[in-house]
Amino acid sequence: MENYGQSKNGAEAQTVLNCIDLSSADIQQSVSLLKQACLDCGFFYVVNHGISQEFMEEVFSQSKRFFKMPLNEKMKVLRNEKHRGYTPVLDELLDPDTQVRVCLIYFVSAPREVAKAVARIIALALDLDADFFDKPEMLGQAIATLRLLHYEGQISDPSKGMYGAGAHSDYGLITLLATDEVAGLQICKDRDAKPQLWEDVAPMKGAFIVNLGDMLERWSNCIFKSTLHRVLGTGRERYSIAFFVEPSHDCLVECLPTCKSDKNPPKFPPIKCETYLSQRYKDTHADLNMYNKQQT
Ligand SMILES: O=C(O)CCC(=O)C(=O)O
Ligand SMILES: [Fe+2]
Repeated sequence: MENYGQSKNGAEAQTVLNCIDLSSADIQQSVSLLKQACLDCGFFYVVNHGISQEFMEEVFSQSKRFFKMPLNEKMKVLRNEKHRGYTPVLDELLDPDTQVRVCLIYFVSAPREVAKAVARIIALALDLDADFFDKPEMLGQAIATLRLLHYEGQISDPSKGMYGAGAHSDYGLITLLATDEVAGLQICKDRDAKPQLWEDVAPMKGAFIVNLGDMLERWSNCIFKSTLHRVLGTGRERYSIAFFVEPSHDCLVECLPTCKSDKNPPKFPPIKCETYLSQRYKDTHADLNMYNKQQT
């Protein structure tokens, strides 16, 4: 992609992501597109995933209902020690009222199937058996976390450290992201570059934007990428829904057999998924006591 110079929102270019069509009969083409994306930046679109547009719109409208509730109502479902519930600032939710909850329970099981379908293509792209991640200790009993996000419409200013969501990589296996039509997501393919080059990822109606998490980067011995991303506010209110997928907590994340050789030995020791995740949560989440103190 050509560099057109720094744009107003701090992005230097628009990135073009590969698009994986889950209804395609040409599995070789899907594997090749996905592999190229995972080696390059770990971000791609997934279309024809089997979740209807109507249903996605319903989840978005329930999300809007929740965020429009007064703060004191939202604080009643404040995030608990298991990281479930409302998080002020980087809003996170579950469970505000029955209607929303019913909607979310359905939503959670549907993307889980999409994640498994994507994981089969990832396995093939890593020269593993297609069902490698289907094992019970892996995605057979996947842990799925849904995060409803609301950006209130401020304009970000990276030069002042103001963002919708600051630069981060996701730490699980994969993330499925549904967004409304408002732009804002950016990726940085080389986190060590100085200066960093941020590229816009365009929203795509009906698609999930899928990205690989740090756990998969570690599992693949850094062959597949977990890429830094952030959200910049453009002045327009924005809603998105992130669905984070992790293997069962007993799963041992150990360099994949096809990702190591004498010349390229494992870069990390094996680690239990649970140990890895709890460390990452601790590193990246504010202490809950902070909110409790503010409430009293
Ligand atoms: O809202 C978005 O577009 C991205 C959200 C995100 O990256 C996250 O929640 O990890
Ligand atoms: Fe993220």
